Amino acid sequence: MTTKNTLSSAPMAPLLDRLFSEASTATGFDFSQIPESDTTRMMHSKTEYLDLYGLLKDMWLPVSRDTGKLLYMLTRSSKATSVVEFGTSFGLSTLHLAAALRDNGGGRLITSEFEPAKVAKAREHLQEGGVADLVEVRAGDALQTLAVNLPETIDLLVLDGAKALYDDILQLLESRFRPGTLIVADDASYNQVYLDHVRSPANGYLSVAFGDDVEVSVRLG
Ligand SMILES: C[S@@+](CC[C@H](N)C(=O)[O-])C[C@H]1O[C@@H](n2cnc3c(N)ncnc32)[C@H](O)[C@@H]1O
Repeated sequence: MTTKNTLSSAPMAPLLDRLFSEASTATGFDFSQIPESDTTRMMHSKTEYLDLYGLLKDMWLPVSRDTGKLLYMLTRSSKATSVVEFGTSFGLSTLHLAAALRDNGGGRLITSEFEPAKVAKAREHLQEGGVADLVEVRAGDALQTLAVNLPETIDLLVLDGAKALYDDILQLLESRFRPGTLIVADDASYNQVYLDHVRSPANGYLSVAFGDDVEVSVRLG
């Protein structure tokens, strides 16, 4: 039997090794230059996220290697063909999702990023990974770019952009969820409103935290 595993084969596997290594040595804004209270405030603010991510524009901020594998596994096991992502950066999570779509037999991934240099790099990496045909990288603020031209149904949503907007992005997309839609939110602990929403069965979700950085939720009905 031939097993399709785009993630573990060339060109994807060596590309991911190289990119995770580059990400770990990338330098960017030194947060010790500003008081910790400013960083905390910006992480929780619904208006200062442009300033925060402007400071972080050279940082890759990728999901962990394990979270990347989890994204691949969830996309495969749910046989997702319609995936949306908030927060592309240099495209590391996107590459995992697209690899899974390829192995699912195809599909469509819409991902969103407002830093133009990151959009260009992510597109380059998707090309290099041989999955660019499956991915639409939408340039601009996700509050606008994910408000239009979306598929009827979303099988899987990844939240990894400005933490303070997780509840807004969820609200924007919620009507397109079906029973079984998965939502994976990285570092969701910065947004208690989001966590309260997905952890309340009355809102139609079952949700659980994995490790200290990932919240996985499923739409029940
Ligand atoms: C944590 S990084 C994403 C990392 C990426 N998922 C990966 O694994 O490589 C968050 C990214 O979201 C982008 N971002 C934050 N808020 C955004 C918004 N409102 N619209 C579009 N992009 C946003 C930032 O510029 C940043 O590159």
